[in-house]
Amino acid sequence: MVPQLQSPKRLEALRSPEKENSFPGLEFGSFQRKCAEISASLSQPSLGDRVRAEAARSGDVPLPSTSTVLTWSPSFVLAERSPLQDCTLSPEAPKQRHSPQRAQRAPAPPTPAPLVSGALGVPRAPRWCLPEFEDLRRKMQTSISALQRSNAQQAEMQALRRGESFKEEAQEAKRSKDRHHHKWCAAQAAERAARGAERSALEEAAARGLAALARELLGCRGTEKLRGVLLRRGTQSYLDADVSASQSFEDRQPKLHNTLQQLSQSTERPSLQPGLLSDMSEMYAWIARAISDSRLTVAWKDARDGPEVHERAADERVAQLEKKLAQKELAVASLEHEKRSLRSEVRALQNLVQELRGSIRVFCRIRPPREPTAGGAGTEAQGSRSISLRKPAGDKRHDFSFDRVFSQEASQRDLYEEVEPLIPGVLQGIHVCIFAYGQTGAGKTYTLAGNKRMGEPGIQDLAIADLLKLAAVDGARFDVRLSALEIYNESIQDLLSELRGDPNGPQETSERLEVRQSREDLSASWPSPFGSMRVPGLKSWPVREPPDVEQALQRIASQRHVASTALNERSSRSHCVLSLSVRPAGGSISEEGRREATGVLHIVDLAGSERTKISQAEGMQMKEANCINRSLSALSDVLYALGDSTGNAHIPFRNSKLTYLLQDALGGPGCKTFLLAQVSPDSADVNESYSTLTFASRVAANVQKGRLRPLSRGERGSPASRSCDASPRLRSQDSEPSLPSPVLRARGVAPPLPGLGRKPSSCSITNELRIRS
Ligand SMILES: Nc1ncnc2c1ncn2[C@@H]1O[C@H](COP(=O)(O)OP(=O)(O)OP(=O)(O)O)[C@@H](O)[C@H]1O
Repeated sequence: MVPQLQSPKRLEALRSPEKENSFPGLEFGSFQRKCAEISASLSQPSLGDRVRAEAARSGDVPLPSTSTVLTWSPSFVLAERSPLQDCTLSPEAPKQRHSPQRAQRAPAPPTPAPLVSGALGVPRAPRWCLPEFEDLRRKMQTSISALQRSNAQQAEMQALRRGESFKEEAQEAKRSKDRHHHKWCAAQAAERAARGAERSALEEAAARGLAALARELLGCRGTEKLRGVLLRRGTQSYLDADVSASQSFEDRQPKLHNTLQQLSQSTERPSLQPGLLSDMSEMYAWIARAISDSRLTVAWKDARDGPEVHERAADERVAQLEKKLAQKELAVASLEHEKRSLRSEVRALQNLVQELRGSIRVFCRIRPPREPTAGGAGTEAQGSRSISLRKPAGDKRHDFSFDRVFSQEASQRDLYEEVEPLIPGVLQGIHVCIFAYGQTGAGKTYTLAGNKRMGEPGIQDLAIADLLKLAAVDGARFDVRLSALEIYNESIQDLLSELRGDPNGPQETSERLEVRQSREDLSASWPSPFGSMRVPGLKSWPVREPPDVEQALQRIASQRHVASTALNERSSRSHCVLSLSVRPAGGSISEEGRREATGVLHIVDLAGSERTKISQAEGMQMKEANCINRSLSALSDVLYALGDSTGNAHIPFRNSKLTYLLQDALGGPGCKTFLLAQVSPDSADVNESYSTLTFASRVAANVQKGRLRPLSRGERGSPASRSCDASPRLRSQDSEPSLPSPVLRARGVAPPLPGLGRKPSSCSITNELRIRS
């Protein structure tokens, strides 16, 4: 029920304290007390019996037991049809009447009626009544009436209060609605303003665009109309507007096209120039017609093909390509890194192989025969490692073993394959020395220098080409220089010096040079290729490309002393030492004042040993032959002394210019020596071949395999690290074995044990090189 709204005056009257206290009988506490009095009266047994007797007399249904009556009594007093009024019971009462004991044991109290119930009616007159109750009943009726009134007033007051709060809520809701309405209105206004501004901007842009268009088209036939429209609509300012002159009509057109399209879709009312915009589409259509009629020639462009779109697409493409490029560069860098590490690993393994092979290796090569062999005498290859020599009938066969034997069919490339693995080591500072030894005419020059006329390259051509290639592959971080000298009749001459005299006539001999043993001159632009030995005045040519080398080799060939003998048409009459030095670019000197590692490749073409009787040498040639034989003999003395088992032998380096100059290269620390014994298969040369093979096999068999040891910093940069009287081998015994490379360490290759080299085992790895006793 919706409470009736009361006037504030009425509400106030209801709230007043006098009104609340104007019903003294209505106090709930006193009402309860009255009920307690009735209960007390009923609890008297005599009274209960009287009630029952009275009820029986009047013919009413007998009342329940006294205890039940007592339990029920407070409710009965207030019930609408109380037994005190008409003795009717609640629905549960008859059941209890038939089993009074059960009711006594567990009386089920009826649902109590509300103490203050709106359903309380005026009590009817009872058919029977005890006189003691009459007064009480009257009082109670008065109380109930007062209570009912009070109840009604309280209900009214509650309704009034509720109505009041409803009213406040309604007012608050109204206020809130008003607030929201204001906000909503403001938002609507702002949106309208934004749309209007957008529209104005579009109109402004369209007007400017059209004005610019008109300005460009002025002078064209029929554009007066357009201009007229613009002027009529008050857009003179647009005609005079500062429209960028750099913007061509073709650039502006797509923008204008878009603007007009947006304007046509806009639902806002035109604001800027009323009437102008309605003409815009007409004007635009007019322009389009003018163009389609070829009255105007304008290259219309679709907005999608606009320059911005192209530019954006191009930017995106560039960004994509740049990203791809960066990824590729990253991949290349990692591959480069991998390549470098693999290359260094390969080098380390190659070094290991060479170390295990020994620091001096002896090969033998048989040149093709000059004439068909007769009687089985002469030399013959027996497999790849041995050679046999048969002297004329009656003498026994001699067999010799070498690291490798090349038969007369072997090619230059076959020979080079044995040298090739050591070439990369030159870039790491290793000294490689290749000697060609043998009798005159046995093919030494042919093996080393090749045959230019036949287009046959020699070992030196192949090695130098490979070295230059490797130096370039490593990022051109190496400087390469070439020097060449000859030792002719125990005097040293520079083979790269300027030719003197008439080029077509007899040449003057170049200046004679001397060998010096001294401290390394760190101020010199290029270190000596001979280590502690230096040849002041010796020229060195920088070489980068094969043509540079070709030019240098031509000069060397033209300067070298050759003569025709009975055994060789072009017999070399001198020892030729060609040296190729390689060092890191810039030639830096380390912090310790030492020069960075310089690798050297020496190619030594020795003059051929000859028996003057057979070569029929006379005069100058006789003198040359004697000098050649003496220096070769000095070379064998040095090699034998180096292999002395006691290690105390005097090494006669000073006995010839050749050994004195090459003492660092002759199996010194960090050196790798190849001795190439050239022999002839001819029976006529059998004695010379025998002596060559004997010498070479003595070196090969008696010289213990040594380990390749890179020069330490001290040895590399130190001045005259050994005297000519001290054995470099003895010195290296005391030195610490070099640490293996990280790759070898990773592969579990242990460094050689100190002193291991002193064991006479041929397979031991050692720093020593000595002749077995
Ligand atoms: N393996 C070979 N194949 C073809 N021809 C060869 C071979 N070896 C040498 N010859 C030829 O033999 C001749 C002599 O060779 P070469 O000049 O190289 O001998 P050499 O040992 O240098 O002599 P010398 O000590 O007198 O200078 C040359 O004509 C050369 O072409």
